[in-house]
Amino acid sequence: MGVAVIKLKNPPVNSLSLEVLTEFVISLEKLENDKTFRGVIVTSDCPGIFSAGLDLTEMCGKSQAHYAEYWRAVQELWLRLYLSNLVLIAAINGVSPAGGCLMSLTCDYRVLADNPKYNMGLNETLLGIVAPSWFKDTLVNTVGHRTAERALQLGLLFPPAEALRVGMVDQVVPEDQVHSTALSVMAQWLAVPDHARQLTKNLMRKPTADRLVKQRDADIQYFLRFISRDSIQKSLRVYLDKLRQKKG
Ligand SMILES: CCCCCCCCC/C=C/C(=O)SCCNC(=O)CCNC(=O)[C@H](O)C(C)(C)COP(=O)(O)OP(=O)(O)OC[C@H]1O[C@@H](n2cnc3c(N)ncnc32)[C@H](O)[C@@H]1OP(=O)(O)O
Repeated sequence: MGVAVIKLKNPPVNSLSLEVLTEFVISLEKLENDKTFRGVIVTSDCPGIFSAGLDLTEMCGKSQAHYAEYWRAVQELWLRLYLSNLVLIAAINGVSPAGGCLMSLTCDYRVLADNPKYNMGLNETLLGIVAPSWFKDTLVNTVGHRTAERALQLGLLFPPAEALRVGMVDQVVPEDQVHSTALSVMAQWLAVPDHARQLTKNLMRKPTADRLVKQRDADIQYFLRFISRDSIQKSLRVYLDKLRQKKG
């Protein structure tokens, strides 16, 4: 039925490096242009991890030019996913903090594996950073203002039952049924004529996307100022060190 599967594979944690972002955009563009495909299932090839989110090493100790390039790539992937003409279904087979959660929120439907370790949410504040306005908008559009307000300020990561309760995901199923469920949901979405569904999706999402499109450069400048601050760089270094020491 013209369904592709994009399996993220950037071990160990599927962080969204500049390379991953760029390749993801290229793959999506190819699928958008290939009329044999009408839907995509987005999932992970890393056991237990959907995606650890943005690659913290891309935002730490690098040049201004690098930060700008990285942020433009983050914007680009979000815009492509959020406004995709394809039906996108996230088959979330692992933990998905921050950018990992955001990626799933850009999809049309989310199926999450029922494993208490598979937390998801926008936990930026716990890293001492701030989810940008378009991350916030994506969450608000999914779970509503009050839930988003609380989740964003507290940096909440929701286990599956909670994620389902607040509407962050649409279905929680046993781990071995995530893919088959995503496929049967896809059939339901593909039963709708493409042009009507696509125009409706656009109607729902374009105003949110336009807010970023109209101020992409300003958003990059804002990111540059924010990420270059000594205090922010320090927070990120401390957080990365904590992740690294956890193992030792
Ligand atoms: C415009 C307005 C202002 C804008 C202001 C700026 C806005 C930015 C918005 C940010 C969005 C984000 O997505 S920020 C990213 C948020 N992500 C997170 O908080 C997730 C952090 N990671 C984890 O919690 C865990 O790693 C988890 C994913 C659960 C997997 O746990 P595991 O025990 O399996 O693995 P770990 O041992 O922790 O990690 C394995 C290795 O991967 C590394 N690693 C883990 N997550 C990583 C990551 N996101 N980026 C890079 N590297 C990462 C660890 O350091 C380890 O490195 P080695 O020890 O060297 O092997």
